[in-house]
Amino acid sequence: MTLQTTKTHAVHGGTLRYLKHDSTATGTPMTLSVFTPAGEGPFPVLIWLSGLTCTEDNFTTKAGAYQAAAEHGVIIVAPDTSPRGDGVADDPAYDLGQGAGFYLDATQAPWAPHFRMETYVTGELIALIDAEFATTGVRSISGHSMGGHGALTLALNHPDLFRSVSAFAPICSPTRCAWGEKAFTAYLGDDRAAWDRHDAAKRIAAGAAKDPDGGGVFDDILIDQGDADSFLTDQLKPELLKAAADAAGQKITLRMQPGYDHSYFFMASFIADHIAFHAERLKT
Ligand SMILES: N[C@@H](CCC(=O)N[C@@H](CS)C(=O)NCC(=O)O)C(=O)O
Repeated sequence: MTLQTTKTHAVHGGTLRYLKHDSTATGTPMTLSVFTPAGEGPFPVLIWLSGLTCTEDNFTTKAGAYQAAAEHGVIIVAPDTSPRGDGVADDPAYDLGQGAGFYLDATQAPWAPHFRMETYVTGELIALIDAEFATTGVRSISGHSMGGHGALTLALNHPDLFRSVSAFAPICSPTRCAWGEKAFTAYLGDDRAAWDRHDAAKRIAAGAAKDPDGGGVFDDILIDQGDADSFLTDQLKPELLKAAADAAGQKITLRMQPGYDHSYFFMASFIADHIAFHAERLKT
């Protein structure tokens, strides 16, 4: 599981590395980028999960995240969105298969052998980053669209691993939109009972955001959503997440951003707010 550096760039006084390694979770090579601020550290970590069709490169080159990460002293880790390769199952559509891992462990053929992104991110990736970089051992998670769904569901299902969670234009209830229904049918099968664990709105409705003492596991969840996003009404449905959170007593700051679409121009406009949100919680 040793990391191999394929490219290195200086950026905002820190270092950006593109890396690859042989993953035991997916049984394939996996690629990622890691930004480390200037200095010895140790630094807390923000994991970023990207959306449909993305590799680690989209966020790395388009989000403009590293000035704020350097200022706050935060490592940013951006993994690829799925296993890839000739021996890995795929589908010609952009919303299934390679580039569309949905951050879950598939149980169905032909996906189950390699599509194990929940185990990859929550187990192997975190262990690898803590072993190979000067981290404080605390981390937060954020992401966009399918990656926003990933950030929310991984945080809700593994609250001990993450200090805080935020998302841009997340797929808030994949069991109730076409992207999610298609992917979950393929990866998890027809039994919808197995789907709910991977639906952020349903997890919050079921009490996943509450700790055993009745308080919130997360003091707040920051969501930015552009109101000119072409996927807003049919796929993203933030109103379902907000309604579930309000009913469950989980604070969510849902910011509807006027005029913004689904692109990385939207992320670039608000990523500094998200890094500040996480940095405040990562340093306490
Ligand atoms: N290709 C799809 C949309 C895919 C898409 O918008 N992907 C988003 C995440 S859901 C993205 O980040 N794309 C890569 C990029 O903008 O760099 C379509 O045309 O409907």
